[in-house]
Order: sequence, then C-alpha cells, then structure tokens
Amino acid sequence: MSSKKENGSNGSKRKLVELDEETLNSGAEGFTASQVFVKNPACVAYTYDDLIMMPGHIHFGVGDVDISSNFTRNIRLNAPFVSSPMDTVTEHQMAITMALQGGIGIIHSNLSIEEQAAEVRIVKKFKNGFILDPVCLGPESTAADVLKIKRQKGFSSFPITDNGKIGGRLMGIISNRDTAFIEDRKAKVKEFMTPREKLVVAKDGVSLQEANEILKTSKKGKLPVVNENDEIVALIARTDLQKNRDNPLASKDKVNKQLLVGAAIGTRPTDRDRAAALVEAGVNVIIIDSSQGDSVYQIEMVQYLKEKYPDVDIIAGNVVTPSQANRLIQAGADGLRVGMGIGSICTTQEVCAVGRAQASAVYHVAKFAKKFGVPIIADGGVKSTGHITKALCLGAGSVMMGSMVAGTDESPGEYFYQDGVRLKRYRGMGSVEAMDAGGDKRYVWDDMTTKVKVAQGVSGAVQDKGTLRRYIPYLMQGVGHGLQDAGIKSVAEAHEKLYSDKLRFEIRSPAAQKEGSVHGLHSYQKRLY
Ligand SMILES: NC(=O)C1=CN([C@@H]2O[C@H](COP(=O)(O)OP(=O)(O)OC[C@H]3O[C@@H](n4cnc5c(N)ncnc54)[C@H](O)[C@@H]3O)[C@@H](O)[C@H]2O)C=CC1
Ligand SMILES: O=c1[nH]c(=O)c2[nH+]cn([C@@H]3O[C@H](COP(=O)(O)O)[C@@H](O)[C@H]3O)c2[nH]1
Ligand SMILES: [K+]
Repeated sequence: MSSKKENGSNGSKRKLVELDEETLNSGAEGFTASQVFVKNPACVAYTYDDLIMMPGHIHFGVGDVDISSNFTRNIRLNAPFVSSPMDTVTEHQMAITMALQGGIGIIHSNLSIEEQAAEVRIVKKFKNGFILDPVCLGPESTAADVLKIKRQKGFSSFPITDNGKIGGRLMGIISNRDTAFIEDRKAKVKEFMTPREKLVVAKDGVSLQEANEILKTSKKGKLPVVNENDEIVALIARTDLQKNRDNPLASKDKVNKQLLVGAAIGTRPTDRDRAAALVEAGVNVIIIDSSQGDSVYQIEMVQYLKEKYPDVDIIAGNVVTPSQANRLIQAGADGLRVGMGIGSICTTQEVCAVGRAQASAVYHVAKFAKKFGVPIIADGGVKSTGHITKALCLGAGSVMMGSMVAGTDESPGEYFYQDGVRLKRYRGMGSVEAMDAGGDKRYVWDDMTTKVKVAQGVSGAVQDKGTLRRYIPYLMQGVGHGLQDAGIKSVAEAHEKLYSDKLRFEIRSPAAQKEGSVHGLHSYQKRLY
C-alpha cells in the first residue's frame, strides 16, 4: 500500500521497494470496499461493527487532518456532524451549539408550524454572548414558580416583564440573592424582585465588548438589553461572557454571517405551509423526514420545494438503496439521508421487515449518489467516534446522530435521576409517546378505517454527557485520530482512496469484535476524555 512519494515526504530519502502485486492482492493488506460489499457471494450486509479498517502510513500530524466535508450540494461543514430532527434531540439550543462548533442541527417537527418557525428564528438571530430567549416571569408569578424553574432549568435569574415574556416591558430582575431568604412560597415576584429603577441596563445595539465593560464596572451578574420603549430584547450573563470563546469553525451563511440551521417537515399537504413558514424564518436546509423516502409523496414534495425555494437545500430520505436514491436525486434532492431501522431507538426492521445494515447502506448509496454530486448523510446507529470515521470512509459526507447527542445540556428536556444515574429522556419519533406528542398529525392515515398506531420506535433514556461544547471537540479529535491512523489527511482524501481501492477493510468475526472491545477485566471505568 505504501508508495514512494508518501514515504519520502517526511525527510527520509531512502528508496522504498513497493509491495508486490501478489502480497497486495493476497488479503494480507485487507480488502477493497468493492471486494467487501460488491463481490459478496454470501449476500451478507455489514454494519459498522462488522468492519475494521487497515492502518495506513502516517506522514502528518493529527492536527493536520481536515475533517470538513459536504453536507449537501451547497453546504460544507467544518465538523460533519448533524443532530437529528427528534423532539428529544434538536431544538434551538442544540442547533445553536451544533452550528457554533461547525456542525448543524435540524429542528424537529413535533411542534406547531409557528413554534417550529420560532425555533429557527432564534437560531438565525443568535448573537454570541446574547441570550435572545431568556426565561422571563411576570410580576404576579410566585416564589414557587421561581423555584420550580430554577429546579428544572438550573439557572436562577429571570427578567420580570409586564407580560411575563421576552419583548415585554422590563419591571425588574430576580436573582439568587432575591430568593435566598424567601419563606412564603406564595409571595409574589413583584414583592421581592430587584425593581427596574435599581437595574443597570444596556441599550439595544450594544456591542458585546461594551456590555462586558458595563458588567465589569457595575459588578452585576446579568445585564438586560432594552429598546427605546424599555422592552427587553436580550439578556447578557457574565458567566456566559467568561466562557464565551471565539468559534472559528462555526457554520454560517456567507451572506449575512448568521448560523446555519435546518428543519424537518413531513409529506402531508400542510407541510407545504410548514415549509413556507420555515423559509420565511430563514431556514437554510429542509429535511423531508420519512423512514422510507422513496414515495410519490416525497418525490412530489422535493419537486415542489425545489421549484418554489431554489435557494434552500432540500434533503430527502431516508433511503438505503441506489434505486430509492435515484428517484429522489432525479426529483432534485440536494442531499440524501441514509439509514433505515438501524437507529438506537428504532424498531422498524423488527416491525416492518424492511431496512439494511448501515455500513452496506452507506457504501452503496454514497457510491451511487456521488455520480450526481449529491452528498449523503449517514443517519443513525453511531455509537462511537470509530463509527463516524467508518461512515466517512465508506463515502458519507456527514453523520447524523440521535442518541450520541441526546442527554447533553443542550438537548431538550430536563435531567432526572434513576438508580442514582443522571439521565435525560430519548425517544424514537415513531414511538407511541412521540406520536402522541405530535398530535398524531402524521399517523392518522386518511385511507384507514381502523386508526391503529403502529409504533416503529421506543422511548427510553440516555446518560448525561455534559455539554456539547466539550463533547463535539472530543468527537472531532477522535475522528482526526482515526483518519490519521488510516493514513488519510482529509475526508475528501478518504473518498478518493475509497473509490481508487486504496482504503482497505476487513470483516471481523464475532470473536474479533469481542477482542476489539474491552474484555477480560473484572471491572473498569470508561472515561471518554
Ligand atoms: N430512519 C428510520 O429508520 C426511521 C425513522 N423514523 C422516524 O419516525 C418519524 C416518522 O416516520 P414515518 O413513519 O416514515 O412518517 P411518514 O409521515 O413519512 O409516513 C407515515 C405514513 O404516512 C404515509 N404518508 C405520508 N405522506 C402521505 C400523504 N401525503 N398521503 C397519504 N399518506 C401519506 C406514509 O406512506 C406512511 O405510511 C420520522 O421522524 C422518521 O425519521 C421512523 C421509522 C424508521
Ligand atoms: O425506526 C425508527 N423509529 C423511530 O421511532 C425513529 N426515530 C428516529 N429514528 C431514526 O433514528 C435516527 C437516530 O438514531 P441514533 O439514536 O442511533 O443516532 C434518527 O435520525 C432517525 O433516522 C427512528 N427510527
Ligand atoms: K434498531
């Protein structure tokens, strides 16, 4: 596998004799992807864990590895990570943090049209250091309300406005100091808040630097930003400023430098109204969200959206075969989501008997879609950085994750404890619970007489992973190490080597898979970073 050029590149001028064809083709160097997936006499499909990659030659540092890659025809990401459009995964907080780290979040559609568009708008309006959607309370709220939110959200300062919402007239602020000694849980906020006249505020339009100065001199923890009518438009927190770093990798649109965001829609007639509201809110990419994307409903939706909104990228799916991909590409899709029944919460293969092992699905669809310049998103089934590396090396442009990014500070929902472990809820969008929460909008089949809901997912919980601000850099670094070990300097090079048979793989026996994970220990601790 080694070539003279690569080996000479690090200063060593010694001449290297290349491997002879016989050794190269004997299996000693592993097998090409087409040997693994195409010449496949046993008709077996493989998933990430079945495969292992052969090491390559390292002639560069891990810091030189470029993991940027194409997410759609027109969107490139510095970190090819996408958070899934699920109601326990992506709302604005997740989408903002994903985009700040160089990835992208897709807002789920288990919301009313207005709510979903509002989520998109919050991401688009994001300004580093400014909290544009602070939780506000009204003057008539009680100490009990304050304590409840404090418990649920983990923060303890709230602007008080006349209507209890952002955009209302500022009446005061509640902070830890105001609530510390309250004994009467029925006491009204207006009785113990710090009133407006005692507050230091900033005017709308203030720069982050100016705000920082005001906070420093006033020695306050929070700075409300108000407009000319004294209505609150944002809140700045000193703790945020302290942890506020530059985000050089952030995913932004080129024109107005706002964060990129996506949103999911379905294939019902009302989803055209949903798309209109999302586009109006500034969405950059729309994902048409079905388990089986190769349907007339989806093809019509792709055609409609591409014609109506040529500037918004449309991702179709999910698909697992080239023939499915073909119809959606012909309809105009700018990206394809690949994965059926392989997600951590999915029961589709069990319930519907349809789907495909993910490594095979990614390889076959990516290879086909490449001919049309359409990137694919390997969706679901990712459990480790190694899985991400494998997906990218099998031709994926990016990886979509549900369970990996659920259970973080940025995912929707509150933490709770079970058997002493801190957890957050995570559920399939086809679970009964998610269908109920979505108001059954997609599950009441017009042409069915019996309205039986057939679940294709489960509802569960995942362990607390802390903040994505640390977790995404860990994922990036892990993928960097993987590519470096494989002797690959970029995702583009991975694809080039995949299709020129330079990347080599092997299938692991069940015993080899066991050997490849932790074994033989009485007990151990697994810390990721
Ligand atoms: N990736 C995966 O393996 C899976 C993902 N999921 C997730 O669960 C959620 C729901 O997925 P689906 O059940 O596929 O939702 P869906 O809304 O695409 O399909 C549900 C049913 O409605 C029918 N349908 C859709 N549009 C229609 C129209 N305009 N007229 C008449 N019938 C129509 C479909 O043919 C299907 O029978 C999504 O978020 C999806 O991502 C669910 C199962 C598997
Ligand atoms: O069969 C399914 N039933 C469901 O209820 C369901 N909900 C989501 N998804 C899909 O799973 C992906 C997330 O999977 P992971 O947790 O493994 O990342 C997601 O990105 C989806 O593709 C579902 N699949
Ligand atoms: K599954």
